[in-house]
Amino acid sequence: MTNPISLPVLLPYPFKEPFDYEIPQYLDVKILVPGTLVIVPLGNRKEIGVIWQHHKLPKGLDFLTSSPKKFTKLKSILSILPLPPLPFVLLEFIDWVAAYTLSPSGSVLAIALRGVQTIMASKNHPRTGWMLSAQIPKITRNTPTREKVLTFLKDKKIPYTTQYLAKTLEVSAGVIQGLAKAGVIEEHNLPDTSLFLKPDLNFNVPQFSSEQQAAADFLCQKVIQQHYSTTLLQGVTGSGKTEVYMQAIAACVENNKQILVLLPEIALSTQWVERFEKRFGVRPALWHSDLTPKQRKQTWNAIIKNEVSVLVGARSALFLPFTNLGLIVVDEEHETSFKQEEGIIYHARDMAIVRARLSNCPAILVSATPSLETLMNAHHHKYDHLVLNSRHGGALMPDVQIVDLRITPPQRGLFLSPPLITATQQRLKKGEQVLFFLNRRGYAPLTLCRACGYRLECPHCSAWLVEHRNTQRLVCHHCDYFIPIPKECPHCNAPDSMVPIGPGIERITEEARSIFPDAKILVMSSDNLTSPKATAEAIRQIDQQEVNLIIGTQIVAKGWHFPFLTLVGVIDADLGLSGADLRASEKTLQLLHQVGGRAGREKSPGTVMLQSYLADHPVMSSLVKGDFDAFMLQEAAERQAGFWPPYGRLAAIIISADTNENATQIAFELGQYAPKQDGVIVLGPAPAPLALLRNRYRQRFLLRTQKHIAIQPILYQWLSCVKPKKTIKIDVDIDPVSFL
Ligand SMILES: Nc1ncnc2c1ncn2[C@@H]1O[C@H](COP(=O)(O)OP(=O)(O)OP(=O)(O)O)[C@@H](O)[C@H]1O
Ligand SMILES: [Zn+2]
Repeated sequence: MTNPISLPVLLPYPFKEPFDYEIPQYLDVKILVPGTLVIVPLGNRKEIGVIWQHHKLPKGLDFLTSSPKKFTKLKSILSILPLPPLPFVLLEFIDWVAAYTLSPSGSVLAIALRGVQTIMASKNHPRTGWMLSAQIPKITRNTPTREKVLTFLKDKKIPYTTQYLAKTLEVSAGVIQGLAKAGVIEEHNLPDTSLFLKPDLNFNVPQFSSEQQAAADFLCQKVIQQHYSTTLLQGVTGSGKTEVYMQAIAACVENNKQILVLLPEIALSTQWVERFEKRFGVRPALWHSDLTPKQRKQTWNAIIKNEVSVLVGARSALFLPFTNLGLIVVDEEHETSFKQEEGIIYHARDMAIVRARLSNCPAILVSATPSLETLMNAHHHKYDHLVLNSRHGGALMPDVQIVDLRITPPQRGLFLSPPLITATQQRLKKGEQVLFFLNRRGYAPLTLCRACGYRLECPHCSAWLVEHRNTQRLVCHHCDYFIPIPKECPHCNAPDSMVPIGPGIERITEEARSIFPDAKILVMSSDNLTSPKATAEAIRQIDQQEVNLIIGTQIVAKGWHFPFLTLVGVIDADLGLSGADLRASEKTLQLLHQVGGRAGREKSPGTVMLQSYLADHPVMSSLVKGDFDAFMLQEAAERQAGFWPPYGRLAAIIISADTNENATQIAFELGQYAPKQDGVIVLGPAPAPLALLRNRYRQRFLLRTQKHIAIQPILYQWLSCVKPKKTIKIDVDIDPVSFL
């Protein structure tokens, strides 16, 4: 067989297919295996690319038949990057994600190369040091300073840098250069000192309850078998799910395999890293958008060289070049923030399972309130299902009560009901902590004119402006447009007529300050916790009881463990139940269950008070009874009838354009070509609920198919019927979570 003269190279830009590049004579074709990182010319730039090889994708995703683009005049590969090739499963995964999300493979590759690009940006020479030469030539001129260096290096087994020698021996760099020139000492690469230490598996092993032990054993068995499987680890809040899956991590480290743990938000990583350190004595590697370029580079490098055993990260960590993956854990799997909504629109939880399958390793999905999709997969035995029914150390589940606001409303214009105020006072008096939860930032979600009814709206989005009293602004939460709070109505000029309607957490904080003047209040929202460091500081204040009344948005609902917190007051439990979202009930139940789960996790029992005008709503009764699964089964039955997920497939098409005419025009055109076949339903086009977003006019379609029908080929066919102008964007959202 003759060697090929060219190879396909995929570039990290929105290209669907690789380009063909010539192999120059000076490169050995044998080392140019698929995955090799190369430098190639593109136009008059030099770019990093990857020697590509397409994989056969499963039925339904194999609709793209691709052949590498040929340049009329073949350009040549310039050089090879001095890094191991990307592992084969990563290439396969990239093609898979591209086909599933109908995105160009090149754009998906770009996510995977985020660590390499920084490697390129910073010139990285291996660090070197000096050792005595194997054969020391006789030197003509010896000096006391030269002697000092030689004596020091005698018998040394590792190299020492010029800087180190100069400083400790108080000699000039010139002395060392002179010795090197004379051949007495030799330059050697410094050994790689990995930043990532191996976990100490026996550092601090917890005593498991029998329920925990059984779950841990099951997971360890899965890890040892090293086949693909997915296990749902479901357990009430505070049941020790994290401790249990850490045991599976330990088994995997023992097997010398790599472990990826996905968290829904980087804010959670601080507490997670601490727990990991407590259990294993070292810190895991981290991957999220707040890493410095240097950290990013070091981590990426260490992953591909198999020097990292445990990495915890956000969504994009799925695309890291693990060469030896043995376990993927998705913690808080129900969280909608696992869905990436911009760029490549993908669900990290679902793609984690794909990655596990391709790597032939187990996956663990962890939650107290699993998503309906996951729960149904467990019920139908597609996933293994482990359940932890009791809290660790005999702690009780919190007592959940409804405060019916029709019966005990707050005072006019205020938001805290008398029962919640009384309960709060009692807890604070006992030295315990209280949490008020309201999932709304700012002071008030709407400002209107008392005189003419005019409402202040964002000029660039279909959204009201939200008052932020701390910064004296009215802000759009979609595009960050803001104006100072006006003194008079911009519409009718009535003076002092603008009134805030409804509460945000700033308003609740103001009310709490006046009702509980002695409380030490901490506010937790993305407005004041702007970095993982700020979050860590807030958590410290709670842990050390420097505060006793915490007021927060959804950021406080996550997997925190606050030992002294005994009362959770949900200011508006009905928020989230309105709206046309398919999952409105499911999401509300999960959120309130999670936030309630922060109460009473140690010795003192906890109480959750839900302020609601909908006391009879099934979500409220499920929370009171604590029968999450029963509610979800009921919800499943309702979805089954209409072929809604998980009983059918769903995809959204989102059109956005510079003008309303352009948006409606292309929507109309697409509507003409809408697929017509049995088991496929197209809803729309219709203006999106957010019909205007950042000055873009938006229209939506929703495509629903029965489960056995692959949705991607239909979409691919359909979308190729139109050729939109440059100013029009068409996004595809497979398995949409947001319907805005
Ligand atoms: N066997 C054990 N030995 C010692 N401590 C334990 C054990 N199991 C759980 N814990 C402790 O109990 C607390 C709750 O456990 P953990 O956070 O793992 O629960 P969880 O199920 O992950 O909770 P959530 O779903 O609310 O996040 C933690 O402080 C944990 O360290
Ligand atoms: Zn806006």
